[in-house]
Amino acid sequence: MSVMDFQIDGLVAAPFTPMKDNGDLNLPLIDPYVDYLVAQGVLNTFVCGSTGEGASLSMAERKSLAEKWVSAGKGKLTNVIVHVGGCSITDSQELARHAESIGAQAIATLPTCVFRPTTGKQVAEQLQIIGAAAPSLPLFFYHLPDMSKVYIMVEDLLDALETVKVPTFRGCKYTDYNMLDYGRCLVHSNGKYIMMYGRDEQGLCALVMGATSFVGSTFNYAGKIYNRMRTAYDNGDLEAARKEQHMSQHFLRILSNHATLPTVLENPL
Ligand SMILES: CC(=O)N[C@@H]([C@@H](O)[C@H](O)[C@H](O)CO)[C@@H](O)CC(=O)C(=O)O
Repeated sequence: MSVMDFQIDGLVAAPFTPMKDNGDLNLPLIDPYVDYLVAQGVLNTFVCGSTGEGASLSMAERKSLAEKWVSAGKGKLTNVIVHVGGCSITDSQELARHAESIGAQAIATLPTCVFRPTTGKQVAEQLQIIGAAAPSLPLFFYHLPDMSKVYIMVEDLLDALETVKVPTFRGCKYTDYNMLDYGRCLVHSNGKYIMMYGRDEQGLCALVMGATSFVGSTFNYAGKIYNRMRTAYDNGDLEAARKEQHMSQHFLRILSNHATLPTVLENPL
């Protein structure tokens, strides 16, 4: 299958990383975790992202986690996307190679942190190097300016990709509130790229603009709400869709009154 054949539709959970009290990974919990997601109609995962605290894990832990999600998801999940980003491009290449070797369906990367790219072209150059390490895997750019502090317009990245060639580039995971840039990306890519939307509390806005896939932390336990929202929207029942989005906003508001992310997002589990 060519990279451009990769498709994804619907919800992608950004799973928490189960740990024991001493901080070791608790991998066996991932088996029931997969079933819990599937029961909510969530058939895709985005592993080692920000919710999964990938950036705080060692290389060995990230690899074990990716392996476990791929094996536990076999025959149950449609796609396991492995996030490989961090501070070191060399480490990202290694994680990309590893993801490819274990049979993950796709990879994604944040821009490097600490020493950050500042332009779309620089991000494209990083993607080129990381993507080349896993030539058979679709690659997504993880846009999370609140945490990465890389405040590019993703449309500038799409522009840059016309000259900086990244053959495996398949799209973005867009976790920001900037619907102008998000909308521009949809128009710019004209269906060529997949623009997974990542702010659960305004997924309906993205849906209206044309999003078809969504990555979120709250899909871990509230997948049914978002699936109902999507169905209502697809059926033309905007009022019902709005009701579901308002419900998700309501509980996020309650959660955010109590602690910081991702701790608070994990608590409902
Ligand atoms: C920073 C963060 O946690 N963003 C979440 C959202 O689901 C977010 O928690 C939610 O929209 C509440 O703000 C996802 O986009 C994160 C995600 O996909 C990931 O963990 O990689």
